[in-house]
Amino acid sequence: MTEPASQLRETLALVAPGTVLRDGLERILRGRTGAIIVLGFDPVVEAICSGGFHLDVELSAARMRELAKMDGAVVVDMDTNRIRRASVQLLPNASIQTSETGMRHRTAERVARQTGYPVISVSQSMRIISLYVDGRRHVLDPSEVILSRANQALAALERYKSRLDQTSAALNSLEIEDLVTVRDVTSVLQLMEMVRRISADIDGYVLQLGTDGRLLALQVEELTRGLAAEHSFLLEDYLATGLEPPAVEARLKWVGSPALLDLAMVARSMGLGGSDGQDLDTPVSPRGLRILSKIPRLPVTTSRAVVEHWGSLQAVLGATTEELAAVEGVGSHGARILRDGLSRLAEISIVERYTT
Ligand SMILES: Nc1ncnc2c1ncn2[C@@H]1O[C@H](COP(=O)(O)OP(=O)(O)OP(=O)(O)O)[C@@H](O)[C@H]1O
Repeated sequence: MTEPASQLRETLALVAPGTVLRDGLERILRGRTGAIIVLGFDPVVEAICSGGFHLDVELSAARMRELAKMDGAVVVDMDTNRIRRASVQLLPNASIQTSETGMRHRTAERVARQTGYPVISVSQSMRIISLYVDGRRHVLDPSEVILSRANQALAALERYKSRLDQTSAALNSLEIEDLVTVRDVTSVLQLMEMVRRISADIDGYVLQLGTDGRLLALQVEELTRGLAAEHSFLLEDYLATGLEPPAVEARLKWVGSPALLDLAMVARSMGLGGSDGQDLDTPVSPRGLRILSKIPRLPVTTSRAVVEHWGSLQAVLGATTEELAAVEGVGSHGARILRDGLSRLAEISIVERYTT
């Protein structure tokens, strides 16, 4: 699923479960009537409204339901949350292309295109709520349907996150022992990108679920906490000179899902593995930002100062506590946290090496 465009995202949030609009739409569906609701009010909208009556009342679910019982459209000013017209006939430019059938839906699509405002139609015969936004139609699925898709995505997210944790822990050990190859780095980056994509899909579901998606949002937040920072540290650790993390992140975003499975493709995006990214067994050494970020209570500014001073993780590992403390911005306290943290990471790496 691609990320919905921003106007669609905003409209999905406006009609998500838990909002007044959604409550009103659900009441209209339960009442087995239809509706056409324009979410915006300006001179362009006024010019295509004919008949009906003028109002200036606060938007409420009960009012929406009552007004939808009458023929014609309801116009809501979303800037002020007030209903401004009811029972109007909308007369959009008939030459605007529409792919819909049925007057209600043809009108809704044309009005959305002509005014630039989102328009909602509730089909009486098909009992479907559609949004016309940004030149597209989006059907609002019931929460149960979205939740079941979201739960499948969440299960996939958990699987990939657990693989990412294992691969990332393996990279820690390889970094400490200076045995990293391009393949090890790109495997972690590939999994991070997959996790990022699945969470973006779930974010889209969360948006559509409104209050029904709160638990889901918490689960995703928990699973992906700290990942964005780790992602940029990984890039900073290994990027070929001249490449900046945001440029690589943008490049990766455009790699299609099948191509993402190709490690050489991922390596190429980082400027690693030769010109075609195929030399996956080439040894590489990290600067050390990613692994130092795993040391509890060590501020990022300290790890940055150390990495900038020593240039590579191996050089940092070889430095004494006194030498570390002498680096500007580290001090004896920072140096102690750093040394203890590195020793612990080295121990874990040895344990992992001999137990797996
Ligand atoms: N131009 C319009 N402006 C305002 N309301 C309209 C307009 N066209 C249709 N409607 C509303 O839609 C109702 C149904 O119209 P129609 O049966 O032609 O549409 P439909 O697309 O088949 O609808 P449904 O899917 O709900 O059955 C009308 O009674 C009217 O309330």
